[in-house]
Amino acid sequence: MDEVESITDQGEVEVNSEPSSPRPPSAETPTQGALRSPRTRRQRTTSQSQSSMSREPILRGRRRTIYTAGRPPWYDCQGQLVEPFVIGVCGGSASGKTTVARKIIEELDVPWVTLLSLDSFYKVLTKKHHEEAALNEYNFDHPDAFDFELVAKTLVRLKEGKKVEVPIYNFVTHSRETKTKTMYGANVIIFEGILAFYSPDVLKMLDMKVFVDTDSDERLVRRLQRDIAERDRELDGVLKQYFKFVKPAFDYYIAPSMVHADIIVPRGGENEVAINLIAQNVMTQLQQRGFKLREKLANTSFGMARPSSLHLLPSTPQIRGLHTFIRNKDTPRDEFIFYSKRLIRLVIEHALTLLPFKDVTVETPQGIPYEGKHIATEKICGVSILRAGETMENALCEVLKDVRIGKILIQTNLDTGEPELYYLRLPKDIKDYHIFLMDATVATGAAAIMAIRVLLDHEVTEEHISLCSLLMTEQGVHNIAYAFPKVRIVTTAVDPCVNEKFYIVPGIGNFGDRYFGTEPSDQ
Ligand SMILES: Nc1ncnc2c1ncn2[C@@H]1O[C@H](COP(=O)(O)OP(=O)(O)O)[C@@H](O)[C@H]1O
Ligand SMILES: Nc1ccn([C@@H]2O[C@H](COP(=O)(O)O)[C@@H](O)[C@H]2O)c(=O)n1
Repeated sequence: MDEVESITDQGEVEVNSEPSSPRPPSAETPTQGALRSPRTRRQRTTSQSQSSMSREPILRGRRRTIYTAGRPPWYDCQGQLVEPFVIGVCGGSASGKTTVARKIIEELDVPWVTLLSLDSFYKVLTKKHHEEAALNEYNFDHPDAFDFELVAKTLVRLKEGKKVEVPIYNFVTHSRETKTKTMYGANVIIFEGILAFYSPDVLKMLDMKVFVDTDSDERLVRRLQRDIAERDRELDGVLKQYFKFVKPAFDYYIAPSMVHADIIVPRGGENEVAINLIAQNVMTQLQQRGFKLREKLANTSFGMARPSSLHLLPSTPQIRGLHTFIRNKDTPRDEFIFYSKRLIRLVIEHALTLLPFKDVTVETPQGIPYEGKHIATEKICGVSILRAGETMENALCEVLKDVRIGKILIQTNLDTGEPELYYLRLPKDIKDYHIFLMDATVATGAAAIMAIRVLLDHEVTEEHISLCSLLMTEQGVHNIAYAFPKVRIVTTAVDPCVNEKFYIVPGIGNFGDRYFGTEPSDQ
């Protein structure tokens, strides 16, 4: 059973364990970039049939597109992580922390923001605590009620851009759900909770600390309304809990933690001036980090020898012959597919020769030993960068019996020009595999770098990645080798450059459109 991940509009990734069939589609089955975003390249029309990867995220209607479905780059040109900006939001229960956090996100209007709540880290209660009498005596407002160690670990991983499984807390049953929520680091992380400033380990990870200071009567009224409406509580119980635990904890732990705040927001979510100021400050910080990745990649001039990690197939008449067919704009589609498949097979076979082999001896039918070789690992996984990379899956499956196949959908946002990650399907134990990362063409290297970064974030070893492509550019090769020097790059040709639209020159045209016979896109 594979792990199935689909990036949602919440800037988070939901994981479910649907069985998936990593079956490579035929050339006649176009892969649909079916996940909607405002304006992205590589998207196909609804008339095309859906491939196994297409699961639509829900795009909730909002005033503006606050969260997009795609994750923009979270690393720089060197492939190194740009740390997310972490905002801590602290305040009494029902002070409006979540409301303030959501309004900051709305005001920021940047594409990838994660909201993490301290509530998710309530400790799991023992059976004894679950009995009604004990529950009434349980202090949910004391620091001991939270697993701060897990909070700190989670934030460390999010800051490293790694994925985390965050518990989902149920206030009705006072327990954790069995399902978890998968999250990634994002550009901005907002961490909110009544004791958000309590743990020194957590405190030092917060780049900006906001305290929501709402009048205590108002907090009590809101808490009453919320707990009765949403948390299945009764008036009497809420009041008892408030005076016994909530109020004392506020006075003893929460109010004093205001000293750590950089900004105090009186009245909570209705304080638009304060929210505006916070958003402006965060935007300045984000801009200083710079996000124009593809443009930077397209304009790099290396002027040096090709990297040793590049494994370029010799430019034999056979290879040039195949290129002649697929580069010719007048080649009919069936021939384009036929010659592409031959070229794909060659690049895959070549990439296989670069894997470690071990010595084996077999006996021939004549009873004579033969000193042979076997690939040293059985754990090989093909990962195709959709859509064009999917055309290479068949060849890999033909040469490696039972190979696993994963998929990554990356699309270009037409507004920002940046690659965005839309969809992942990777085996759960991907970190143990040698990866054949497949994309038919590589121009600036932006999509390939994003896909490699995803694999590394899933703890795949850099040396275990082979990027297989039919055609690359000099920039693409250098950009990838510069960012990830241990990744093997295997290709059949390297073209000199990209044009102002980031298309390969002289190139093949849009490989996916030509292969799948879809309407020419603007790529
Ligand atoms: N400015 C406000 N005016 C009225 N109700 C509010 C306001 N801010 C929040 N609420 C309501 O109060 C309750 C608690 O707000 P929430 O933002 O979830 O607080 P917290 O995260 O601090 O517990 C929610 O039901 C919310 O709808
Ligand atoms: N099982 C639980 C767990 C927590 N609480 C109360 O929730 C409050 C924190 O959540 P906010 O959204 O209000 O910040 C806290 O004051 C706990 O008393 C609960 O009632 N039951």
